[in-house]
Amino acid sequence: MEGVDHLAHERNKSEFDVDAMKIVWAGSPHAFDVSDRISKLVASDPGFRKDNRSTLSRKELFKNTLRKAAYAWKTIVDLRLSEEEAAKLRFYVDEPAFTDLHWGMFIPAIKGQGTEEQQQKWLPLAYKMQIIGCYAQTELGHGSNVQGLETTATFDPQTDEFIIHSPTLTSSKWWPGGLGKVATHAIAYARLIVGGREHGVNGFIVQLRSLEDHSPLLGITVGDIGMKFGNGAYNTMDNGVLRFDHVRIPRNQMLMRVSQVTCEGKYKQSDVPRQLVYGTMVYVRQTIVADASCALSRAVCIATRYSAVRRQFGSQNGGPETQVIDYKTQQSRLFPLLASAYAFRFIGEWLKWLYADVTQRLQANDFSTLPEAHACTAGLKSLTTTATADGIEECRKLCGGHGYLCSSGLPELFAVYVPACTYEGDNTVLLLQVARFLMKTVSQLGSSKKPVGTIAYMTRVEHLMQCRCGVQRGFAELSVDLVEAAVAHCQLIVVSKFIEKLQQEIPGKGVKQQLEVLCNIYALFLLHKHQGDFLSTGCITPKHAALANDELRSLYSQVRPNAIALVDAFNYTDHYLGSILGCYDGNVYPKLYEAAWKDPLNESVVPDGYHQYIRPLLKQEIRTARL
Ligand SMILES: CCCCCCCCCCC/C=C/C(=O)SCCNC(=O)CCNC(=O)[C@H](O)C(C)(C)COP(=O)(O)OP(=O)(O)OC[C@H]1O[C@@H](n2cnc3c(N)ncnc32)[C@H](O)[C@@H]1OP(=O)(O)O
Ligand SMILES: Cc1cc2nc3c(=O)[nH]c(=O)nc-3n(C[C@H](O)[C@H](O)[C@H](O)COP(=O)(O)OP(=O)(O)OC[C@H]3O[C@@H](n4cnc5c(N)ncnc54)[C@H](O)[C@@H]3O)c2cc1C
Repeated sequence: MEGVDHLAHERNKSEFDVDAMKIVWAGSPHAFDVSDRISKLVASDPGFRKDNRSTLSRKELFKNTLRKAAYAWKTIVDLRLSEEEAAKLRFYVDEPAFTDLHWGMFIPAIKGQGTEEQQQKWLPLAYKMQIIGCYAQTELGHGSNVQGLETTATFDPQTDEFIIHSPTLTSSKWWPGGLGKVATHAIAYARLIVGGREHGVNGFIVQLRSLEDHSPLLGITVGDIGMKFGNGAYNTMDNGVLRFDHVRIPRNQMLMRVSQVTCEGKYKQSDVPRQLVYGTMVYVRQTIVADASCALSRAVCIATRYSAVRRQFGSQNGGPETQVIDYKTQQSRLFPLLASAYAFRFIGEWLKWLYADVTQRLQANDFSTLPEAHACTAGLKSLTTTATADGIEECRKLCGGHGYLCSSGLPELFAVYVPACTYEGDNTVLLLQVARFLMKTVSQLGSSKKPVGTIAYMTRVEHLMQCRCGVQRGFAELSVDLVEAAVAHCQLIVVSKFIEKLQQEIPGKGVKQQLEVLCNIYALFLLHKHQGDFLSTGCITPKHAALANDELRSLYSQVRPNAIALVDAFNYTDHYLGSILGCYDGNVYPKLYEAAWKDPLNESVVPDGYHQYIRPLLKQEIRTARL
């Protein structure tokens, strides 16, 4: 029945202060207030409805996204929302759109790689959305290998301009979000050529479309790259293709914080690492880690609530069947994902601090922690997105057949989320960067340069370097093992930061105790999953492995009465969850049944096509002798 909380009995079992946990999850009382207020604003405004997406064609879907983006901007302006509130509103609108790249990459690129003068010119236009930008780095032929990009930017000292050109088909820009139909400007990454000499890949601000009629400018060929995975999903985004035919831009539109070209045609490299050109990618990778905790927590919320509602088998003397959340196998699949959602939340908080710290150091020309920041953002982006994509799929399976319905919210969440394992750096390529960082650290052991921060533990492997054991084979030959070592390194960081979080003051009855249980589940689940490595390296004995397994089962029993409260703490509205299986009141079956009849296919009891195809089939005269 509507209005009845079918999960009240579960909520009454909670052993901790859920409101206090909501503050922990949000990060602070202020963050909770903003999040709570904006999520309810979006949920209550019919202009942001999203339950009709699966019935729209690509063009209708895209136009609807443009409408929503414009409506969101009008809401932001009319309500005079702060930057923080505006970001939260775009988050709860929950639809990939060109605005993600405008705010999430185009603006950060200008802030991170532009000079003060360039920031003063371009940022006010971007903040007022008088220009709409995208981040055009990837090409048809190259994405991972940035140094392999083919687009050229040739300096013409006669006119004090750069000539941006796509020399080959494979140099066509391909994938940039917002590029296909909306962006008026791009940060285009191209090989800088000055006086016939190449100076690596740099960023250039290029106008793509007229600000009068939105038509592509001379020399610009631009369009959408076509349908992507899933039906709705990421097809709300116009990932684009772009070719330059000798497009001329003023010299001052090369982002010049890292490298400069003077009007005389002199190339100058600032005394900053060339890799600062990659700074935007580092920034987005750390936001992607925070996004992972959001996506995984959404899936876990749906699967946990539905696991408490769903009953299957186990009826005694005509009594109710067993809640599937009480099966140990369901708990062993679900609760490690619940623990991971919290673990990723806290590692995301730490990574945001690390990124802010390295940014502050860079402003003081202190580059000492840049390698660690690169390794951490790359590795943790890889680890959390892989675990989250796999976790969303596991949550779908935890919901049985109904998990496969669009109305469960899980297929769409999976389809929108999985490219996170690829964009902003293919996850394997990024782990190889971590492996390179670890090997460089090992090679420096024994020198005066002592490992600190997240690699401080590596002093303990120093003896390996001294005995020079093992055959020195190439990095490439050992890359599979090195990638595994990189994952282990990142997992150690996640566990360490979860433990550090627990050493902080955490208010609220029973809140810290619940987080300790989740931290132990996260760590012991890893130990159980990789016990082969721990046993073969002598880190643990078989007895330890058995104890860990026993403790895991005990920890699952401790989580069980608190599971619904732990997902309530995410404070997601039913609108944001977009899931009948995950609705707050647990009133699943009536909602599933009602939703079915809203499908366009049920607009008529006799399907369109019956008379053309089915009736002739049924009424066929000729039947085979066997029938
Ligand atoms: C409202 C906010 C909403 C935000 C929402 C955003 C939503 C996102 C939606 C999705 C958008 C997607 C966008 C994209 O995908 S943009 C394109 C992303 N592309 C990539 O990530 C490319 C990956 N490839 C690379 O990064 C580089 O090619 C790679 C690092 C793999 C190799 O680079 P390179 O060949 O130049 O370098 P080397 O490997 O030779 O290393 C040389 C040294 O440089 C160090 N290094 C490398 N990268 C960095 C870095 N980023 N920062 C610092 N240092 C770096 C590397 O460690 C080497 O150092 P050593 O010589 O000391 O070993
Ligand atoms: C939804 C989506 C949105 C995107 N948005 C943008 C955007 O806004 N702007 C933008 O510029 N780009 C964007 N991209 C492009 C994205 O950044 C690239 O696709 C990504 O960096 C991966 O590069 P790639 O496609 O070249 O993969 P590849 O490198 O071709 O990967 C193919 C395979 O090769 C392997 N591989 C590659 N190199 C190595 C190596 N050295 N050693 C071992 N294995 C290797 C990879 O692990 C992978 O298994 C987007 C992509 C997607 C899917």
